[in-house]
Amino acid sequence: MDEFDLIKQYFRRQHSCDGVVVDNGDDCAIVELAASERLVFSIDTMVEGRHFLADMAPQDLGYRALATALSDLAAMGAEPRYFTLALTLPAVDHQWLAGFSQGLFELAEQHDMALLGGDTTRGPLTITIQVHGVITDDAYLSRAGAKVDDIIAVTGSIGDAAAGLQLLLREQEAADAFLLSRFLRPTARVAEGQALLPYSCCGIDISDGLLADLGHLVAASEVAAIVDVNALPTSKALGFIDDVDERQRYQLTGGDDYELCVAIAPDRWSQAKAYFAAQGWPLTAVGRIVAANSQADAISLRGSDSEILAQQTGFKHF
Ligand SMILES: Nc1ncnc2c1ncn2[C@@H]1O[C@H](COP(=O)(O)OP(=O)(O)O)[C@@H](O)[C@H]1O
Ligand SMILES: Cc1ncc(C[n+]2csc(CCOP(=O)(O)OP(=O)(O)O)c2C)c(N)n1
Ligand SMILES: [Mg+2]
Repeated sequence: MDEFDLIKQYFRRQHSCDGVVVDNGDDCAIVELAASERLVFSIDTMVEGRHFLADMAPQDLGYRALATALSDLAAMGAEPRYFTLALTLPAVDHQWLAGFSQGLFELAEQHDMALLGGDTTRGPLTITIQVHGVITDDAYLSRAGAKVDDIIAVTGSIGDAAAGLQLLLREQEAADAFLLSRFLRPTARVAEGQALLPYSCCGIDISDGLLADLGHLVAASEVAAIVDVNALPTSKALGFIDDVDERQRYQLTGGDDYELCVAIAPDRWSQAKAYFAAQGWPLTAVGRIVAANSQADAISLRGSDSEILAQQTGFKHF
């Protein structure tokens, strides 16, 4: 099977996405946008051994690759539309390709996203996905725009994925299924990101860890933050970890959660909280934005006596 047959068999799918002028299969894809729409796009790569373990099930890998890329659209409050896929494979393995494309399209269909193109090459397993979405007019969340006194809020729970990865690395037999699934199949908070638009203009997704990603948000907003470690949203499964330092390390520096962290003005907070509660979506206040002070850390922690935590940032490639 050559690469063109491979693409046809696994990656060319019927879709019902509106606005596609030229679909997958030409030199480029072309899509139409309405006058009020703005294109929002972002690209992310996943490399074996660095983002995922070599024995990861291909279904989970396909799902996870799209979820982590999609999370950046969620973090802007954008509506997902299309994606492209650059796949580097060591060999043609039909079982692997069937599983990978199944997981990939399972998530794509949940969000009505169409795969409009890509690239297929031979080499060490590497998955790159570019996602395209839209915002209407100028409603979006950016890393800049947090103001002093804003409440810092986090969706879902954090620390689960890092704990899940540790379980995989330790190859524990009776590993907690919830923690594993938080690492293997993260949820991009797409609906939550869009729902936050009336209440916030400032947010980021937590890929590298709360301290690191909130650090990007406060730097872009030219402010600082205080985080209450005891307020961090903690799943029941993570709560079973007795070692408080270990748990807090996962929550503050672990990464891989793909929850959203947003800044919300105090006078909008109760409305935002009520809206999320009505949807059954957790949204937890974890701290406050304060003025930047060149003498102090950009993020200070309350409720933790562990100094190591404050010094550790999130995941860094270099
Ligand atoms: N090789 C690159 N060339 C140009 N811009 C890049 C490159 N790598 C990262 N960026 C940009 O730098 C910023 C930070 O990247 P990253 O940490 O990967 O963001 P995210 O966590 O949202 O994926 C983003 O705006 C991204 O588009
Ligand atoms: C095998 C393995 N080891 C370690 C990690 C932890 N890890 C790797 S990359 C990463 C951060 C997210 O990846 P990055 O490429 O920085 O994504 P971006 O910030 O661009 O969204 C984390 C927490 C992992 N996911 N898998
Ligand atoms: Mg990135």
